[in-house]
Amino acid sequence: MTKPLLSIKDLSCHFAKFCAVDKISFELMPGECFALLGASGCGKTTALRAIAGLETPSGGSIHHRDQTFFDAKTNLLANLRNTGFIFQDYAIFPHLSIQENITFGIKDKSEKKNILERMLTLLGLEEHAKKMPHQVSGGQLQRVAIARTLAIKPSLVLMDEPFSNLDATLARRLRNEIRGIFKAEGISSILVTHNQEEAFDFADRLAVMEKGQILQIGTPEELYQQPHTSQIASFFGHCQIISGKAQGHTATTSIGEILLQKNISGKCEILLRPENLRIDLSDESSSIIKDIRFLGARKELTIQVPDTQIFANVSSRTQIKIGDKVKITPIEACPAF
Ligand SMILES: Nc1ncnc2c1ncn2[C@@H]1O[C@H](COP(=O)(O)OP(=O)(O)OP(=O)(O)O)[C@@H](O)[C@H]1O
Repeated sequence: MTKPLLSIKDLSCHFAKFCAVDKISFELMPGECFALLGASGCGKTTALRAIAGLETPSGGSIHHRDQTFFDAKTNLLANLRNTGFIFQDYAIFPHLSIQENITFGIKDKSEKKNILERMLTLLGLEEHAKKMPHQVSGGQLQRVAIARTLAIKPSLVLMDEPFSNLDATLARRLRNEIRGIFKAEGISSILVTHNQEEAFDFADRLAVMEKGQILQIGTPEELYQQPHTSQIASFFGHCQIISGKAQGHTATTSIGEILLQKNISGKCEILLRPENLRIDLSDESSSIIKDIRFLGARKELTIQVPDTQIFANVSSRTQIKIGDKVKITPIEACPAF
């Protein structure tokens, strides 16, 4: 079995009495792209800084392969952790040229020329090598920051909101390029972000954080399809909840019987994702179309059901009009809490 590259166990960080990171645990596999996702202030940057050695944890442990980064007895210096860090503000030295920035951390001077050439090619920076930082764009500066990080051959790269200063199209392109490079080079990475789409796009697995704690870890698909709580569901896509009474794998609700992912009993909340709903015209139903938005490939319907309003998607070819009565049937079993 492959051993994890990084093992984090019960990691905590305090600022005086305030607990910013509260006993988080996760493992990172070699070559894995991982993300810490959560709202501002949930502790993701502090966790990342603790892994890098820039913040001293108050408890727990961090192991990197057979090396201890941190535990009750050890606190390895940041520069001995073979870890690259990419910040939101690039942290480029303004007085050094692009190529000097890229080669800054390379210890073996005989390797400098080869690594520089490789990095310039890998990140498409060949024509900018001799320029100064103020002579290139924000996207190019971020590439320089990435090249400088990769030049020291880290086994792990930590990134704190590295794309948030770039426009959406450039951010997506750079994100995909970086992911491609990490995968090709076998580099493990942790991306800190508050942007769900970014986390889904980049990460093989991600951890959802709130108030210093990890609420759930999983692949993007697992977190979207099988969130453990309605709070986690609300991080991802459209989250609409109806109440029901469950018995086993079925719940009775205002729109009829609904199949549930898990076996529960009693009062429950059921998550209905718009794309998981089949909509059929039905005169006997008490669910009524209130609004229709044409969005090209699909139409988004607003449906009034007895206890709330629900959004559902249908193909834009579906013939349907405001006031129609419809039956709503989940296509697959629904998460319930
Ligand atoms: N040096 C510090 N001293 C005191 N409190 C701090 C310090 N650094 C962070 N905090 C607090 O710890 C909590 C977590 O901060 P952190 O920066 O890790 O959150 P975050 O999830 O990365 O947020 P953001 O996305 O806004 O950067 C916040 O409440 C913050 O105010």
